[in-house]
Amino acid sequence: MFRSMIVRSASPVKQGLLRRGLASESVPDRKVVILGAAGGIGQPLSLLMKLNPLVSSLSLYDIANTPGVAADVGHINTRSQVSGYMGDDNLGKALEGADLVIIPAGVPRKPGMTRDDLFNINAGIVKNLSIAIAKYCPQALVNMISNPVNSTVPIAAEIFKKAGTYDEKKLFGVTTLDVVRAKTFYAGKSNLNVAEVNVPVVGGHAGITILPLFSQASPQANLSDDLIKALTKRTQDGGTEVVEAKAGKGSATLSMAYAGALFADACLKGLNGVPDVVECSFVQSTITELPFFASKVRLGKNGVEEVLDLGPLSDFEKEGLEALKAELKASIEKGIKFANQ
Ligand SMILES: NC(=O)C1=CN([C@@H]2O[C@H](COP(=O)(O)OP(=O)(O)OC[C@H]3O[C@@H](n4cnc5c(N)ncnc54)[C@H](O)[C@@H]3O)[C@@H](O)[C@H]2O)C=CC1
Ligand SMILES: O=C([O-])CC(=O)C(=O)O
Repeated sequence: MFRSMIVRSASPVKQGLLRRGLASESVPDRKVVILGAAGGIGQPLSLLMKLNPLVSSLSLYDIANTPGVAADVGHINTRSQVSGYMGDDNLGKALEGADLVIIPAGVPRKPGMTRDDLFNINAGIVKNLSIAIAKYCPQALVNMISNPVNSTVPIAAEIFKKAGTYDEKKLFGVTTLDVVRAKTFYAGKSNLNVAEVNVPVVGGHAGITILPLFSQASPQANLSDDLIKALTKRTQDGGTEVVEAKAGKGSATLSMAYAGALFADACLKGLNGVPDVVECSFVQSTITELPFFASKVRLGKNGVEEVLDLGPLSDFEKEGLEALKAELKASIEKGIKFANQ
């Protein structure tokens, strides 16, 4: 009775979806777009987003191979309707009506490269995709995965400013993989259940700009200073560890897809009004003198609801914070300069 009343009050399209169990009256419809959906991250991320019941429409875009990925993922019997788009001419259709756009489009590192070595190719890709986002879905939250994140986020911000669509609450650099790694490595050394471990990671997303705050880890395992130093270094070099293990076949894809799906889910929960959703992310910030900084962020109906303070740091973390600022500042400025030239 209750369900049939709900079905009659919905739009005709939604009525059909409700009858087929593909929509829910209590969970809002949300369109998620993945740009770079056929890549090493894009494919497992598409799978994970297809499994997320908060997504009603999953739009997959790439410059190549999207039809196969969309057909494959589209056969999974979960809520979202899947569409695949390929090539520049279809980018607008892919983006229209988006609530959340996730960007893993771009080239990955090979051994011996830094993330900044990707700048020359990925800056242009991110710039063009940002121009399209400003045009077709200026209200959407944007989750930037493409490296170097320390520069690609400022590039997107500048492009949105030029288009008059910039809302600092809606642009996020995805640093969740640093948090995922810090939790895994910390739990591994402390005999804790990894599912219960929390470790904030602040700063940026490259080398020493990645600063895990093990002094704020919960539960506290009271590890030695030497072990904390080693865990910090391993977290900072986590991406390089995977690049070297893959020996020329790219960088982290599976763990990144997992991390990207976690962060996207947190953004969707925030949009849907779930209270107290807090994740670390690289966002416009005033908690240091740098214009962008990764820290804990409270997510809400408009994106960033609050950028949380760093909290108390150990002396080792204070040193790490001072040491990262010059590199992070230079990467931010490089992105801003590129977008405005
Ligand atoms: N934020 C983070 O923590 C992490 C970031 N990354 C970064 O993510 C990016 C992607 O990595 P992978 O998926 O391994 O690379 P990949 O090369 O396997 O896939 C990239 C995909 O992007 C597509 N693409 C290229 N130009 C495009 C455009 N203009 N529009 C749409 N799609 C386009 C390609 O066709 C390809 O399918 C890299 O920049 C990598 O460094 C990787 C791991 C972690
Ligand atoms: O290391 C890379 O190039 C990819 C990346 O950002 C990560 O795995 O954290």
